[in-house]
Amino acid sequence: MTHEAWGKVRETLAKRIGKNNFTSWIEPLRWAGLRDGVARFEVPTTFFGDWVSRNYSDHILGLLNAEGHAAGRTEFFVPLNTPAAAPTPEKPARPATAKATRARSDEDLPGATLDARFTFDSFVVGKPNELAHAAARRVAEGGPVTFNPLFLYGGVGLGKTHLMHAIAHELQSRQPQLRVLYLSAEQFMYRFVQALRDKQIMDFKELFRSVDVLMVDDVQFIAGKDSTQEEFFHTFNALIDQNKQIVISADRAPGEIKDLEDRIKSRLQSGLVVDLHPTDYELRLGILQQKAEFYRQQYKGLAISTGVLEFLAHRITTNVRVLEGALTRLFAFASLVGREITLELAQDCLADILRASDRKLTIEEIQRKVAEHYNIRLSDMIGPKRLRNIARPRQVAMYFAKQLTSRSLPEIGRRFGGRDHTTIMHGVRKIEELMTTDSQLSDDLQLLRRQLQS
Ligand SMILES: Nc1ncnc2c1ncn2[C@@H]1O[C@H](COP(=O)(O)OP(=O)(O)OP(=O)(O)O)[C@@H](O)[C@H]1O
Repeated sequence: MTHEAWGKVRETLAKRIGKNNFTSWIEPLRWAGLRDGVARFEVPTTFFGDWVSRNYSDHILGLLNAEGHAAGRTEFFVPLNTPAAAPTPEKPARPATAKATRARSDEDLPGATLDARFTFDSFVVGKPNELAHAAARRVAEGGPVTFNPLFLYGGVGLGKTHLMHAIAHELQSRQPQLRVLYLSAEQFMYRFVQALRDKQIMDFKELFRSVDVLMVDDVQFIAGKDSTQEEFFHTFNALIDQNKQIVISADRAPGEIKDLEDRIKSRLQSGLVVDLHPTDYELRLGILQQKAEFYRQQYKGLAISTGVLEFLAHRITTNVRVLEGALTRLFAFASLVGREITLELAQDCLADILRASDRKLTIEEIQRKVAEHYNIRLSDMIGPKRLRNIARPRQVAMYFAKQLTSRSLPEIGRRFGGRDHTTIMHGVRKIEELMTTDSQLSDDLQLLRRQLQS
């Protein structure tokens, strides 16, 4: 592949990821050729390469393939004789071009780049995140400050950063004069340590107190780091006193962050605390549909059926990042080998992700869920009652135990009050038979399956 082709990919990337990100991360890459499906790039530092690999590899691969260049992997390397060494712990390498969140005259704002893709438009709303989304929207309207701070928390990859960037984008487009500063708690610490070292702590304080909106991502990072916490506390108070909006995110609720000073915990709890719940099936499917549409355009019509999307939504329950990664890989792979995206291809190409996502569902969980659904007692699952309204749910639980766990029939029998394996087999067959004729049962099974697999 020639430099020109890479040039085209770069152009598309520039439009897609925004100017700041492009300047920071893509411009410094030097194209080193494509061989045996590996796209190679020279990078200034190992840190830089790792970052680009983690954040833009899929993007780059997708575009290369869409341009007709079969690339399955990227490789980033620091050329020999380049003095730029890997970052040392005292001085973490920050790309020199990482800029403020705003283009205006805020070259002095030490923020992180915003991802152009993380907007409200691209955020899919479902039950697990509707409250967080509504709160983020409210803050993004930029009206009078009603809750301060807004504290968003939730597990890995559930959309905290996405929502924070969306707030920043929205505020900047509504009120370009606002000084909006988004950065990670790690960057906050880094800046603070740097200011201490360079004896510029007054500048640091002034700078952070001069913003209109401060957004700090992954605040749990400063736990246990005493002087950074102290400084954070003062910055926080100064801004709250001036009625400036603060948005904070963390991987857990304020009260649960270990080694965080109590006074900070209580400050963080003083506004609105909302959590992003783990995704449910519907939300995962919604996200997949949205991303699939994007890829369909990227890959010029390469289609993916609803069945495959449903399969992925059922099976990949860990987090949205993994879900997205799976879809990206699937499209890149299908286009690379020139095949349609079928269920088989998905199972093949995503075997490792599917294995890792296999949640260890226990027979007890199945029994509990099924008992709840049919409103019978858990003890009836293992008891001797033969009444239809007890026996049928018990068979449903046996069916799921066989379908959704790797337990053998005798093992399942033992968990159902020491029943024989032939009884289990009979139960499973009965349900398989009935589900084709009894639509109520078939609906029940569908609903239960979703609940058990989400
Ligand atoms: N509801 C959603 N709609 C669309 N995309 C989503 C949604 N939730 C998460 N994502 C996507 O999932 C990926 C991970 O989300 P994000 O980085 O915001 O997670 P996070 O909660 O900040 O995780 P971490 O704690 O690891 O930083 C992003 O690419 C984001 O766009």
